[in-house]
Amino acid sequence: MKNIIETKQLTKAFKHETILENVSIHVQEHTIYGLLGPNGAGKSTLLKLLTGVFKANAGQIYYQEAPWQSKNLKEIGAMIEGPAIYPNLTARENLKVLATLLNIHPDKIEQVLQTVDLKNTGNKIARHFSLGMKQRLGIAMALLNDPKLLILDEPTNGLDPLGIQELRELIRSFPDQGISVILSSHILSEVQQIADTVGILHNGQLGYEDKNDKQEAHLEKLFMDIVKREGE
Ligand SMILES: Nc1ncnc2c1ncn2[C@@H]1O[C@H](COP(=O)(O)OP(=O)(O)OP(=O)(O)O)[C@@H](O)[C@H]1O
Repeated sequence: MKNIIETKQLTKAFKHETILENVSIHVQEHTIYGLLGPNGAGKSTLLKLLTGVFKANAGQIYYQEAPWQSKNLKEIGAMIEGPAIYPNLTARENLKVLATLLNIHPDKIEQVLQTVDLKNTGNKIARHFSLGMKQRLGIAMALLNDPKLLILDEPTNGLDPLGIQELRELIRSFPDQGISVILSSHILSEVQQIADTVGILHNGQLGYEDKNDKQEAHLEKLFMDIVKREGE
């Protein structure tokens, strides 16, 4: 299977602090890649490199097996550090603003509202949405440009169990629609339940990357081994 995106020895430093060091991840097409790591591991920084927000100090990013270019962003949807929504607008209005900015046909708005199950929110403004609804609106915004790759930073953060389950089902439906997903989380069980491949990031280094064998105990041991290794 082809990689939709991969990094080779990616390194990022802010001033003199190295945040990511020689990180090589491989995200296969039509799969979900779970980027697992404790707080401060560098997950958001890595996702920002993949979306061109930050530039790497060293290493390369390949999108569909060619060096990453900013034009690839047309095929990438992202929600990093929470959904960028206007709180006083409805779901439909939020999407309309973005569709106008990106020159996207208005028909697409109804389609993404349907996908994230926000079609019936009518005149309710986003300020009054539950956290789960806000996350789903953020995902709808990321889907507006018909991405081949969806990048979601801690999408289930702060959600209750029902919200988490709804979002998990939504995200799990994407590979069958031809959308590859990278999601980050610091919650092991989340990644274990959703991802096809798991990458474990700790202190800016990728300590592990492999198929998710779906056994929580196995992943937990790996995670603890990698996180503890540092302190020895
Ligand atoms: N713009 C920046 N300038 C300086 N340091 C930064 C910047 N962005 C992130 N960092 C530092 O990089 C480190 C990794 O942060 P990052 O947000 O990537 O981690 P994370 O794994 O996403 O953590 P969390 O789960 O807490 O969101 C932190 O020490 C953070 O302070």
